Amino acid sequence: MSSPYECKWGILATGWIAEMFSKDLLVAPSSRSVSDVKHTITAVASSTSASRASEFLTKVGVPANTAAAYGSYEELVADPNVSIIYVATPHSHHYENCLLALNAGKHVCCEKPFTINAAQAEHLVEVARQKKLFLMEAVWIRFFPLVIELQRLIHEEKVLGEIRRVFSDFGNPFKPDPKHRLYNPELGGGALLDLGIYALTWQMLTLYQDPKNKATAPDVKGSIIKSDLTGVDEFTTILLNFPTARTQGVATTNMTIRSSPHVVLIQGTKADLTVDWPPYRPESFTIREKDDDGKWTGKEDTRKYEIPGHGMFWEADACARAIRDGKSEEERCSLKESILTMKIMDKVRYDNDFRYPDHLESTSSK
Ligand SMILES: NC(=O)C1=CN([C@@H]2O[C@H](COP(=O)(O)OP(=O)(O)OC[C@H]3O[C@@H](n4cnc5c(N)ncnc54)[C@H](OP(=O)(O)O)[C@@H]3O)[C@@H](O)[C@H]2O)C=CC1
Ligand SMILES: O=C1OC[C@@H](O)[C@H](O)[C@H]1O
Repeated sequence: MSSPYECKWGILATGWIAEMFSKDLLVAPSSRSVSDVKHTITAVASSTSASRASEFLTKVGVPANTAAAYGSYEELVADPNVSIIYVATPHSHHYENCLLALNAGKHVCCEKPFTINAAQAEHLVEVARQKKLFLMEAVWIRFFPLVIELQRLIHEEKVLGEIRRVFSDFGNPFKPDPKHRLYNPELGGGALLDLGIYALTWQMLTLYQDPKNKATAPDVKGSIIKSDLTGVDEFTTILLNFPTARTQGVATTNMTIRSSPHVVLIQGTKADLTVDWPPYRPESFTIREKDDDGKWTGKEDTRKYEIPGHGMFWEADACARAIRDGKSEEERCSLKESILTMKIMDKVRYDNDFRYPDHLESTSSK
């Protein structure tokens, strides 16, 4: 048996998700039956200080003296020991940080949302293609075994019959605080970009990727209620009509109240499928059968999927394999779908007169 491909990660930022992701990189691949790739954290950078980067390495459990700790992102992307940069800064900084890494010749895996708007995402893709580098938005749920199996069941096995309608929601209460990244427009705050992107991803995974849809972009209408504290979107509802498949989706998000226990409802002619909370880290779903008259038969099938860690290693494995194989993108999390998702969010925001400060919406490389 050949030895596993080693993917060398540089972690850009030391906040909450950087910690979760880094801890997952250190989980033994064998615990998820993976043997073809492995992960090493070779460097981390904090824009605050090198000592914060150093403390981060200790906190996540990186073996002593195996990784460099930098006090600037510039030093991190210049490190020849790093192959791929994981960008874990607030939304406002993704575009700038990804450009920094790509321009230094590094592959990139960037936290969701990819950027502030679609124009920035398109620019990143252009730069990555020019430089022949791998680039991916870290939409981690796309790589969950639960999601892969759910898609096989509904799109290949067609256990729901014809899919007609999908409701998806991600709501979670956050204390209104103008400085918090969810409320602060300067950090790309608001429910849509942070939480709503999951509700939209479920629409992409189910209705957009339904073979009957033939990859047709949906017609989109949205409605927003803005925070009276900072003006970011506090509630957003998106209606998606898929004209080719003649199906309809409703994606909702808000940052004042938690979703109901069923966060996704996929309605088909033969059965419905509900995914249980949380929409960003799903562990179970239930299929409820209908008879030929569309009435419930009472037959239910619940499937549970254990996650041996936080669950971010599956996307990391996909990045490693793509880099090993010389690919510029990962098909389960394609750049085309990331750009389309950003375009949908742009339309909803701009139609509702919600723009971030000009310097955040800009595509000029800083
Ligand atoms: N996939 C998932 O499940 C999740 C994804 N996310 C995504 O990850 C990103 C980061 O979120 P999260 O980790 O919760 O955020 P945190 O606020 O916990 O961390 C962000 C980090 O970014 C760095 N940073 C650089 N510039 C700034 C700035 N001006 N203000 C604040 N921080 C800055 C800081 O690290 P340093 O000082 O070291 O440079 C900071 O610790 C977001 O894009 C979010 O959408 C978040 C949570 C879950
Ligand atoms: O990606 C995320 O998922 C979990 C949420 O609580 C968090 O705010 C968001 O960034």
